[in-house]
Amino acid sequence: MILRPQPVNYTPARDIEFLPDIGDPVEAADFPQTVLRFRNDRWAPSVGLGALSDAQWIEHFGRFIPLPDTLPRPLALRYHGHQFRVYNPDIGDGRGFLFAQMRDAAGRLMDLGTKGSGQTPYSRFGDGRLTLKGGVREILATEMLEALGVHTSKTFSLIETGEQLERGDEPSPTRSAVLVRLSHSHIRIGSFQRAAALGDTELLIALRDYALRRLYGERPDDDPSVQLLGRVVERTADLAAGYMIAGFVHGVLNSDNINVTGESFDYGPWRFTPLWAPEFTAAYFDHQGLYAFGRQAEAIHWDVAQLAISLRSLTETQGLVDQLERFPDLYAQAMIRRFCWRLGIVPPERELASPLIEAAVRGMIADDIPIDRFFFDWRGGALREAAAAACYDGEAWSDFREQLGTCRPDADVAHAYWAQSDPCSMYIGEVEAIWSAIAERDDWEPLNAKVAAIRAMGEALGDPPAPV
Ligand SMILES: Nc1ncnc2c1ncn2[C@@H]1O[C@H](COP(=O)(O)OP(=O)(O)OP(=O)(O)O)[C@@H](O)[C@H]1O
Repeated sequence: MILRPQPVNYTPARDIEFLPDIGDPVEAADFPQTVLRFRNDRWAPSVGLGALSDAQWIEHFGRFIPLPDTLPRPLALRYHGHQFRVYNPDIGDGRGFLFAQMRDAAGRLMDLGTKGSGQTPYSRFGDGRLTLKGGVREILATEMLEALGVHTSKTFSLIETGEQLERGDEPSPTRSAVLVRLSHSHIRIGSFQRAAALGDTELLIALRDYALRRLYGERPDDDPSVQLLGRVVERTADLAAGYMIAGFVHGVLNSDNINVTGESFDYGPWRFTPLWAPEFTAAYFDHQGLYAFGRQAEAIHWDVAQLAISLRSLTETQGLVDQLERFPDLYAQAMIRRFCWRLGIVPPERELASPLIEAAVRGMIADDIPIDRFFFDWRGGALREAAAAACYDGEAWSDFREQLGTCRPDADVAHAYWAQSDPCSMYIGEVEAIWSAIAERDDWEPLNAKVAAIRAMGEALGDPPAPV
């Protein structure tokens, strides 16, 4: 897993063509305008695209002129999926497509996929477009999650496209944009569900082997379906823990939004919860709280079970069940690893780590301490600001202090970020303020300043722990 961008020469690929029946060739919309709003110069060199001029960038990521030697035409990918636990066979890339594939420094296959690039055979009643606000929100979510050590797709490009869109959840008409994301594959659990629902064994096997060989870089063993499920269980358990320790609520953990590489993507109604509130829900339409903060591991595990069900025709059920049953324990391990990483301590033995986390959570809940504040104040395993001590004098905190006393620090707190008075956070009020500056004054400075502040926090935190 690559956690920091490393420059490479441009190495195009088109491995997706090995998958039969995976997508439909489509055309991008012809937009009335293309104004470059964001280019990810941190990640562009990692796929050999850092040297593009802005004009070339717009040709490729606003006009979709193919990149040399990669896919000759965009492909709208086919998939099904459970949405809020209801099976939907009518989805697929309805406002996006796979645009290009290339290799990164580790030789991994990387995809450039779009959002808001026009209608496709899967648009149903949709206009195939993305709002500019939706694009700005996706920049903020991906930058923040990356800095907090979550394995996420990167927002590669955002180009404003000059159309007026009507949306029920934004004051309309609202501005339009096309986004390009850099991601380690776009194969979703829903891609497997579609193959299984169609009874297409050839496609199912091709998908499984593509995922193992080209995404995980592994040779299929004597039970490749179990092998793949095991990898997905490992990566998604880490993903679920990553969301919790970041205080992130994805909002729409449908099975078509779970990448088989375990890389987080699709940032719609997401929010960061200020407090450790298990019932905190991001999507206004999630009336039952199915994807609430504290239910995300359960939701992702359920989605992975749908992958197991999709693979059932290829192997014995018991091997798949055995892999699924590993999820809770892997999740618990990942919670420890990630909690200690963000706190800046060496993970202690599990018997010590679990009560430490429980005490911290009890304390945060009892005293309404924001998650970001807690990690910021205790970075390195000791309270860094004497002034903050009063916030941490409840009963849970005495347990926490006692357990923490046995832990070893593992953090460099020399970075200027740690001298700030407040942590970098991403709560809804600030997200709306950043958008208002753009909507009301076309002022992009608050967005750019926030991205810089987030990246500084990422630098200060350093590399996150790798999954198992
Ligand atoms: N404006 C739209 N026009 C056409 N299809 C849409 C539109 N908005 C959503 N869809 C489709 O509805 C389904 C669910 O949407 P969802 O918001 O989960 O995906 P998305 O954000 O469009 O894409 P991705 O999952 O790649 O991030 C997908 O098939 C998506 O393509």
